[in-house]
Amino acid sequence: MSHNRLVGDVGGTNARFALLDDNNQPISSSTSTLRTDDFPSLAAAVSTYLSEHDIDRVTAAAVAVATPVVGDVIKLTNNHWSFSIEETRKQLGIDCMHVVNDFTALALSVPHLPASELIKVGGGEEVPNHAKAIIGPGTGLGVSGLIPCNGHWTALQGEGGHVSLGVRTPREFAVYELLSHKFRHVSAERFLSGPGLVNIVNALREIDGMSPHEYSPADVTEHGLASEPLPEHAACVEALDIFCELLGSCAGNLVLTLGAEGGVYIGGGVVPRLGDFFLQSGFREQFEAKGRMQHYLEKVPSYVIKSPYPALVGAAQLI
Ligand SMILES: Nc1ncnc2c1ncn2[C@@H]1O[C@H](COP(=O)(O)OP(=O)(O)OP(=O)(O)O)[C@@H](O)[C@H]1O
Repeated sequence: MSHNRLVGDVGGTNARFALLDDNNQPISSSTSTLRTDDFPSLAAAVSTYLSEHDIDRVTAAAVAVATPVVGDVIKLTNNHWSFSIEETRKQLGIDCMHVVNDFTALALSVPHLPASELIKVGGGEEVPNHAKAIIGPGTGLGVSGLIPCNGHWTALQGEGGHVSLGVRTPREFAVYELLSHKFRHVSAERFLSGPGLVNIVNALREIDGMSPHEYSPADVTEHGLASEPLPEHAACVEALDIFCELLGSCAGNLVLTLGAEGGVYIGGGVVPRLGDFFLQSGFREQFEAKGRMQHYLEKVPSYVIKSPYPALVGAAQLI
């Protein structure tokens, strides 16, 4: 078994690495998660990872990054890392190094994920060899699409988390209006991400005459998912409802835009943490609620990805 190819997934907070086996699968015992804050650069984190695994060097690497990939210089959106792909490749002595957007890698993983790692939400059946939509709230909102092309899949590389969002109810409009005073552009990500949950809660509290509260995204889910939520945390429950419904609406928009009759796949760190709440939420109803196109969306299946490291599986498709 050769252990000389590396895959990575660099997010806002964590960098995950693994080595590939001969079948191009990440070796689970080789998977490590390092905190980006603990390292000055990608090269430093990779060097530490390799020395911890007693590896001198790898010949090939594919790294997924939570930022647009344009040209040679990569600047991570939600942490301090900035690097030249070519300099990093030379520094680490790698023959061939690929860097892609993390949701492009996630999209490439979708055909390789076992059914046991997908949770179906609502009805619909996948039409084989049709486009698939990928969306996922994490530190930001990642979006991609997987397009069939001459017997292969092509993954889109876009910035769909920054599109505008369609709000629907009076409460959503009120939250949107408050956020529009704070942000120049109230993108989908301002609602549909971990920090987005906090934006929604604090806007709801302000609308209801309450002071802001120092919630983290994890606090919002903890209070919102409590079996008997306390009245002072009522905004957390409402924020989770709004979050799920807007995610449904946004996912429906993406499916309509891509013609994604192959289904929509929900990744990122937030939704899997909502558990059954998400399955019972208004996600699916708002996903389908597209007027004359409801019949089209009813047939499109939606899945939550619960794989531990799907972007590593996707990055592996590149080498
Ligand atoms: N229990 C939780 N409920 C809701 N959100 C959470 C919870 N725990 C963490 N989060 C939020 O999830 C987001 C991280 O998601 P994800 O793991 O997809 O991010 P990433 O940017 O890809 O990678 P990284 O893990 O490096 O941040 C952060 O905003 C974090 O605050």
